[in-house]
Amino acid sequence: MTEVACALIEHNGRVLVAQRGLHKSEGGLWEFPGGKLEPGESPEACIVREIAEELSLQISPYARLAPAIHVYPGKSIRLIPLLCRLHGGKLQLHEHAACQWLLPQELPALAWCPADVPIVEEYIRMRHNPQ
Ligand SMILES: Nc1nc2c([nH]c(=O)n2[C@H]2C[C@H](O)[C@@H](COP(=O)(O)OP(=O)(O)OP(=O)(O)O)O2)c(=O)[nH]1
Repeated sequence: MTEVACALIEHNGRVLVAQRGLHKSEGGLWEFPGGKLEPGESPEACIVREIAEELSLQISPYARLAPAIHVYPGKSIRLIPLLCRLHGGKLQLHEHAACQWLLPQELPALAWCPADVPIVEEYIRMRHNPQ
């Protein structure tokens, strides 16, 4: 099982979503940006590294949502979502085809990577029923 961390980066009530590069696996589908954990790496360390590499943003993860396990043809992933605060940087796309800042209620309209669907649902529930 491949462990993947993904970031739900919030800013001004919106969350950052990114479109996978067209020639990658799940190309053209939308995701929460992130990537695979390196051996011995925590999800928190992984997501800080990946978001700096892919988007030139500085973030700090502060909570985890429920991981989603998904079986793709030929591979299984465990996708670990992390709620993150944005600290700085100037957004640049080094790997993605596009990105946008969306309100929670705008998320369901996107063509998501299948593994993300339960995460989107949990996030919308959480933001509609804040603690
Ligand atoms: N970063 C990220 N990856 C996701 C999400 N949802 C989802 O199914 N994935 C999948 C796509 C990839 O198979 C894997 C993450 O791989 P990656 O982005 O680090 O690297 P990659 O495209 O080079 O991986 P590969 O599948 O081509 O081997 O997890 C998501 O929300 N964020």
